[in-house]
Amino acid sequence: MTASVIDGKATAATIRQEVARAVERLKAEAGLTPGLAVVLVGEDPASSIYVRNKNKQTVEAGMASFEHKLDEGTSEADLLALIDRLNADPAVNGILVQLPLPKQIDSAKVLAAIDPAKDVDGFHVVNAGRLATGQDALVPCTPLGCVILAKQTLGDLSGLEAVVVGRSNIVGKPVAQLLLQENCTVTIAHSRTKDLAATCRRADILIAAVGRPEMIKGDWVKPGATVIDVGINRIEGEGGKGKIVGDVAYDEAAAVAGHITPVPGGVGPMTIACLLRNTVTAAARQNGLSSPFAG
Ligand SMILES: Nc1nc2c(c(=O)[nH]1)N[C@@H](CN(C=O)c1ccc(C(=O)N[C@@H](CCC(=O)O)C(=O)O)cc1)CN2
Ligand SMILES: [Mg+2]
Repeated sequence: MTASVIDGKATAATIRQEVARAVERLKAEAGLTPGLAVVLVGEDPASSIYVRNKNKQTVEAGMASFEHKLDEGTSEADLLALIDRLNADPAVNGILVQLPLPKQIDSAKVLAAIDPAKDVDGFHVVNAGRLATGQDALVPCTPLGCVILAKQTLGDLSGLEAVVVGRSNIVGKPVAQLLLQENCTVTIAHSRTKDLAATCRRADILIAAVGRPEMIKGDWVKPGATVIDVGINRIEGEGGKGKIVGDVAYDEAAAVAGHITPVPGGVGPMTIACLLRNTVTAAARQNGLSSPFAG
């Protein structure tokens, strides 16, 4: 069997078009232009590219983009003061602090300072709690992207066995909550799971979010399964050139799976598309309207 490739780049482009149409309607019907503030501390090269892409795609979707670039040595107090100002600014509907932050700053403290109504990353404990209890929440972007791709590929997910490898607060746990909402039987596996290979082999939907290059092997995949790879690992390729690989050994897994996301071009592009979606949802809800997006 050779898996069919799930094209996250194409789906992300479709979502961005839906976002642009929703923005047009909000402008015409409610006189509202959603605004996103993105905060970058330091000059990490990958983070700088992600922030540049976020700003570009925000503007392309017809929204207002506010970019805040702070020095690597910025104090926690100064960052918290900026967040206070953004919380109070009515032109800002969404606030995102790019992670990782430099070591002098406590990320948990910073994420807790963001107004949950503007928390378009969905990392605030209020949004995590709302997601876990089935209330309207702002849902973390990468997990949302994974589940959109799974539903697009498989249709109704009800009753399927989903195995999530990785238990982080920003991917593993929220993606498990979303799959549970879709009526999957969900297992969260991690470094202490006794027989990880056998656990993965049970999965109709296998989500890899461990951050270890090519850790999940082809013989860990059930024939015909849908494999969604969240990993973005930079490794040395042939001739000393850098390349990006996922958490799944792609060629081996693609020989067994029914459907698989590539890296790059799978889950990655969905992250920013879902961020734009969340910004529109946040703007609508802050103005007493419901989210224009289904699901
Ligand atoms: N505050 C946040 N920080 C971080 C998040 C996040 O969701 N919120 N996620 C990642 C980085 N990230 C967005 O911020 C992100 C990662 C990857 C991609 C993407 O499009 N990846 C491409 C490959 C890009 C490349 O060549 O490097 C792909 O997979 O095709 C977009 C956004 C950590 N920080
Ligand atoms: Mg992410």
